[in-house]
Amino acid sequence: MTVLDGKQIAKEIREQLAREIQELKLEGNVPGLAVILVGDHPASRSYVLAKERTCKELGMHSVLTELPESISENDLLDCIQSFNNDEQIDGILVQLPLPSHISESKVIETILPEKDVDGFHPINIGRMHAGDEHAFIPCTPLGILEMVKQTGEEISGKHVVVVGRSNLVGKPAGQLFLQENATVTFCHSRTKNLAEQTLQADILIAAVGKPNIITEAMVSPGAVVIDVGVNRLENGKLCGDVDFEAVKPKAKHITPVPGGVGPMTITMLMNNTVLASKWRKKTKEVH
Ligand SMILES: Nc1nc(=O)c2c([nH]1)NC[C@@H]1CN(c3ccc(C(=O)N[C@@H](CCC(=O)O)C(=O)O)cc3)C=[N+]21
Repeated sequence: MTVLDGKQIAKEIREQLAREIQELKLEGNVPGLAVILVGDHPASRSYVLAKERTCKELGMHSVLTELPESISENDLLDCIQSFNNDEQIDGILVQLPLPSHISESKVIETILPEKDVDGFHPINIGRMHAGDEHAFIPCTPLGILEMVKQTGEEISGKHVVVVGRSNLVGKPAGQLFLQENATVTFCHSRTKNLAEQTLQADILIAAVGKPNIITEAMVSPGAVVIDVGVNRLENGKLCGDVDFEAVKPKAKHITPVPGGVGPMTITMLMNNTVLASKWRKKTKEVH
C-alpha cells in the first residue's frame, strides 16, 4: 500500500513548469494569470492567495482582483472583458462559488475560451468531450489523472468508478479517464446499490463532498482510491470523502486529504496557464 503524496508530486511538476517558464521568458513570453475573487469568504480567499503565491514562485505574471460581495453582475462581466482584452493575461479564473445574484454560467461564458484555464466554458467542455487536444481540461480532474499516472498503474481497460457527478469534478474526471480508454461508471445520490458499484472499481474516485461516505466495505482489495472530497469539519479540520484509516490497508494506492488532490489542483492551474500562453502565442504567429 502506498499513500500518494500530492504535495511532493505537485512540487516535481512545478519544478518542471518553472524551467519551462524560464525558457518562455527568454522568448519574451511571460505567462500571466488573472484571478478574480468576489466577496470575502475566508476559505475562498485562502485558495486564491495560494494561487497567487504559486504564480510568483514559478516566475509568472499574476493579477488578483478582489471585488465586493455587492458588485453587480454587469460590473463583474466588465472586469472579465478587460482581462479578455489584456495582452499580458493568458488565463482568467473567477473563484467559485459566486453570490446568488450573479449567474455563474454568464460569468463563465464571458471568459474567452482561449483564456479559460479552469476549463469550465462550454466551448472547452465540448472540445474536451470531442477529444480536441486544444481543450482546457479542468484542474482537479487533471490532477487526479496525473496522480494515477504516477502510480505506474495501467489505466487502459481498467474499471473507473466515479462517485459524484458535478460539472466541476465528477463529470470531467470520468470523461478524462474514458479518453484514457478506461471503462467508466458514474454513481450519484440516486444510485441504487452504491457499494455494489464501488466494489467493481479498479480505480475509485470519490467526489461527493460527504465525510466518510466511502467505507472499507465499499472498496475492493488492491484498488486505487482517489479522494477528492474537501469537507471542512466543525473543529476546522479538513477531511475527504473516504474513511482513510479504514480503507488504507485495503487499497493499493490511496490519496490523503489534505495533501492529496488539493495541491495538484493548483499546480494544474499553473500548467493550464502555461499552455494558454503557448497556444495564444502560436495563434498570433499564424495570423
Ligand atoms: N474557479 C474555480 N476554480 C477552482 O479550481 C476552484 C474554485 N473555483 N473554487 C473552489 C474549488 C476548491 N479548490 C481547491 C484548490 C486547492 C485545494 C488545496 O490545495 N487543498 C489543500 C489544503 C488546503 C487547506 O488546508 O485549506 C490540500 O488538500 O492539501 C483545495 C481546493 C479549487 N476550486
